Amino acid sequence: MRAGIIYARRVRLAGPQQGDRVETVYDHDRLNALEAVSAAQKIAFAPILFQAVWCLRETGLLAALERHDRDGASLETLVDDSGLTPYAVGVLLDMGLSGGVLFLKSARYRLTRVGHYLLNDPMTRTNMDFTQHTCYEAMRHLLDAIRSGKPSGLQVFGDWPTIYPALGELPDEARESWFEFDHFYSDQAFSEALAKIFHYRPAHIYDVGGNTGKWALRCARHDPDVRVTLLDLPQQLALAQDNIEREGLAGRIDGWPVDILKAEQLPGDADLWWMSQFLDCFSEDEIVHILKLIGRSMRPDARLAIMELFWDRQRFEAAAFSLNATSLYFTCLANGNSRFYHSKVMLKCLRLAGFHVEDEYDDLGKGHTLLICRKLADA
Ligand SMILES: C[S@@+](CC[C@H](N)C(=O)[O-])C[C@H]1O[C@@H](n2cnc3c(N)ncnc32)[C@H](O)[C@@H]1O
Repeated sequence: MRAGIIYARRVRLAGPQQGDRVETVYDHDRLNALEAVSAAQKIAFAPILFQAVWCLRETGLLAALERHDRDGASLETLVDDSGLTPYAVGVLLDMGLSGGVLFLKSARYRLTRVGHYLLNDPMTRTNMDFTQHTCYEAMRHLLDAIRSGKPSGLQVFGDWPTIYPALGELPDEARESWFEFDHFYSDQAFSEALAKIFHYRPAHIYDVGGNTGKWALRCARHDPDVRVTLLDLPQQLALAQDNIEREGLAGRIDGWPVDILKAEQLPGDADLWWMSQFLDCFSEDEIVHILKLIGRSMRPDARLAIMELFWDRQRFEAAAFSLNATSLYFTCLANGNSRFYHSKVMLKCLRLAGFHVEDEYDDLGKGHTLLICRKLADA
């Protein structure tokens, strides 16, 4: 198990304090005054920079710059390549320079490494698409969401209490970006989690919050004998059903429609309960409530497997940054009261609900943690 530190580095202490201490990027003020005032301007204009980079990507200017990577491209070349006016190309390129996306040498523009990632890195593209299509307009309502505890930003799409029953009905780009974002992170972790989960030889898995059935399908393909039951809202199960039938696995994967916050009892046949990126959809009190409900329903010998993203368990600062930003999507759009938690919060909820952690794995996929839990005998 790793201590919960982000991007830690060991600092050698000189003088009378001999030895090492561990420093993380979040435990001190990192910038001098000039760096700080510069960073503050990046924040003050962040939405404008974001939209400018979006335009650089969508107009094909980033791609054109990549094509001309060897010698760089002049303004005229980029005007010709993009079909935009010199004015339009000029304002975007200037913002690209100030945003560190491009550099200009001998009147020729080239992509910086940041520009290359913005254009080609699947994770960056997925995050940008999600920010633009799902979150951007809604985030204007964050202050209201923070004050009210309600997902005030969701009103830009319609009138729902939370985003979950609305997922199938969001506008195309918002819906596709949401699923792409969700699956991008969980898919990679699924591959590594599969071996760990099947080490326990489950015969029947409950996939709580099973969404489109991706994990259930992976399990059913992995083990020809395993059965999987999806527990999710009825609207989600309808989406999952199509995928399961298309794969011809309806004989071993079924669904149990439930609003887990309203249920008083859950089915109790599974020997393994699986929850991936599920508990982050709920507040701390709701998590304890859900865990107690599962504890009451599950067989005493069953295991509970929780796969989550914890911001304190990340190896890279960019990952912690992304998770803390995504928490505000939960605040403003998803339900107003949930988030990606610090791992100690989840461990506290598990203790309060009468579970202990039997095994723990960090760094699955892009930074998921898998907790294998058992019910305490006296719970
Ligand atoms: C973020 S998705 C997780 C998807 C999937 N497990 C994964 O790892 O990619 C959360 C899932 O929880 C479901 N969900 C949210 N609130 C729920 C509730 N009150 N009862 C049952 N399911 C719920 C949603 O419908 C959605 O499928």
